[in-house]
Amino acid sequence: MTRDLEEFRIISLPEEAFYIADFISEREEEHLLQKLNCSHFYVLYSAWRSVLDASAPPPPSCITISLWLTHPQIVSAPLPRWTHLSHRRLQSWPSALTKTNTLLESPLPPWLKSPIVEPKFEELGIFKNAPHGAPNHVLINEYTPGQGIMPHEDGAAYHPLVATVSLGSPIVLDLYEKSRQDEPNAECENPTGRKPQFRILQERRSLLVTRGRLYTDFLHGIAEIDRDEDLEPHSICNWSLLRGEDVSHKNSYARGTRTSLTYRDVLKVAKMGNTAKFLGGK
Ligand SMILES: O=C(O)CCC(=O)C(=O)O
Ligand SMILES: [Fe+2]
Repeated sequence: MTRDLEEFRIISLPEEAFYIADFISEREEEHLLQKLNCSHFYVLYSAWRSVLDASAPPPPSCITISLWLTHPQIVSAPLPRWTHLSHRRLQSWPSALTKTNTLLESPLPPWLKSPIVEPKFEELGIFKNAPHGAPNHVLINEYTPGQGIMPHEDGAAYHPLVATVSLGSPIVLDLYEKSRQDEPNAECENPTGRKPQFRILQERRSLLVTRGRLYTDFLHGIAEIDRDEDLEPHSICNWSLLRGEDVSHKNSYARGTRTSLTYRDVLKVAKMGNTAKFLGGK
């Protein structure tokens, strides 16, 4: 079945943003949260691929099991997958970009692809006009109450499109127009001293797609607070598209731990054979 992204457009925003409540099911959310905190087997799989070649099949489970028996420290070692930043934790899949904003070609792990990319993004044609026709990179952020991310732009490393799946708890994303950056504003609400121009409430299990001018001409950020307040139709621009459970009859909620999966298309991709060049070699 193909669905039309147009029905989910946030009409009060400049081009372009779309919001889909209940994009994934409760079971899918639970599975993703569990995978995020237990990725041992994918590390084995990646190691297997790089030792052999990129087209090698994943290791048969008997090899994984025998490795577990002979080298339990490798299989069950805690993985350095989360990078701890001062105001959030971060995972980069399949890896972080190089200093030249290049992605070393490697597939996304199956649990990040299915069912989000295949079939859900495909049905909506979300990445159909992106250079690689599909996301090739996912940044995963985790925020506990009181944590956030300073207003920023995602920059030229990516095609100007981000598709964000939210897990765990709702959170408000603030948008600021870059060209109005120097305007004085008496009502300072964040460290940059500006009040957001638009606020998008992202419920758990929802999808938010931002692209085009909204990507290039706006900064986005999440305030470092433990309650999101002033939740009303006039202040939340995707109000009519919300599922509403977290905000109905309330003007605020206490934040819980919220995780975002941000799917992107990195423009520069290095094939494995050229890896040395992109890592800084001649
Ligand atoms: O968590 C979010 O929704 C935003 C994350 C973000 O802006 C980023 O990773 O660049
Ligand atoms: Fe961002």
